[in-house]
Amino acid sequence: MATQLLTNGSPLYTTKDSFSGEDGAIPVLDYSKLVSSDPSLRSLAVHDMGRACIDYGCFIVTNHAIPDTVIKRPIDKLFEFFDLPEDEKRKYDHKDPTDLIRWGKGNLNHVSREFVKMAVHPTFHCASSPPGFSEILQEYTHKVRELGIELLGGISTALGLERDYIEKKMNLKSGYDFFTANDYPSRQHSENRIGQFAHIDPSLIILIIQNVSGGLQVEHNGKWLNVNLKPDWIFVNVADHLEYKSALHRVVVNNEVRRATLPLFLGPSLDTVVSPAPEFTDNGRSPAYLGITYKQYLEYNNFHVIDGKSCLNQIRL
Ligand SMILES: O=C(O)CCC(=O)C(=O)O
Ligand SMILES: [Fe+2]
Repeated sequence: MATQLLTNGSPLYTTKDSFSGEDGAIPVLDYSKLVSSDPSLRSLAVHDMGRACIDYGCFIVTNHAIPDTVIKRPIDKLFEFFDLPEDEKRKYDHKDPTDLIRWGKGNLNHVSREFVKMAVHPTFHCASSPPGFSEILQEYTHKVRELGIELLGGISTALGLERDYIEKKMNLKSGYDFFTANDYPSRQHSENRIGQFAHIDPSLIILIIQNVSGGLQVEHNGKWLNVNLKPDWIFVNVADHLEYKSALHRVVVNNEVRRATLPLFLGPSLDTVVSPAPEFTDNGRSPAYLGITYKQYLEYNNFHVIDGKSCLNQIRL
C-alpha cells in the first residue's frame, strides 16, 4: 500500500507502518487532588500535571465532577446527528473554514471519518437537529469549559506563573472554542485503517470524550501508544498554543464497534496575539515564534491541521 505517496513523503507513514499501538502508561491526573483544599495534595497534582505536559503532551483526567449523564448524553446525540439523512447534514457542507458549523465526510485516501465542527464559545452554535442536541451540548460545553480553565490554572502554576496567567493573557472569557465531533466506522465496516492522519492540534488544550476506547494513539518516544479510557475519563491533549509539548496523535479505525468522539478545542480569543511569554524570553533567550493572532493562525491552518504538519513551522523564527 503506497501510503508514502499520500503524505508526500512524510516519514509519518511508511509501507512498513504498523497501525497497532502499544499499551503504554499515559499519565493519569486525579482531578479531585487538583481542586483539593489540602495545599500539599494540590501541589502534588500540579507537579504531576506539569511533568505529564513535558513528557507526554497529554494526560487523562479522572475523578472530575462532571456527572456521567452529562458526558453520555452528547455522545448519544452525536450518533443521532450522524444518522440523519445525508441531505440534512449537507446544509453544513461548506468549504469556508470560517463557517461556524461545518460537516464533512472523508472516505478517500485511506481515511474513514465523518465529522461536524461547531464553534461554541464565545457564541454557541449547534446543528438544529436532532431535537435536544443544542441544549445537551450547551450543558456539556459549560461544564467541560470550566474543567478546562481549572486545568489551565494548574498548568500556569506548574510553569511557575500566576494561577490565572493563561486565563488572563489568552482572554479566555471570550476564548474561541470549537468542537470537532468525529464518527468512525467499526473495523469490520471500513475499507480504511485511518481515521485521522498523524497531526498536532491548534488551541491551548483539547478535552476529548468518546463512547468507546480504541483508535486514538499518541506518539511517545518513537512509539504509538493506545489511549485507553474508561467511559467517564477525559483525555486532555496539550496543543500548539501552549507549545509545552504538542502531542502528535492519530486515529486508527480499529474498533469492533462504531466510535464517536467529541473533542473540545479550548482556545484564546480570536484577536489575542499569541507569542512566547516574556517570562520565557528573558535572560537572553530569544523568542522561537512570531506573535500572531489566534484567528490568523486558524486561517493559515484551514481551521485545523494539514496532513500531519504543525502550523508552528510557519511561524517559527
Ligand atoms: O477522534 C479522536 O480520537 C481524536 C480526534 C482528533 O485528534 C481531532 O479531532 O483533532
Ligand atoms: Fe487532533
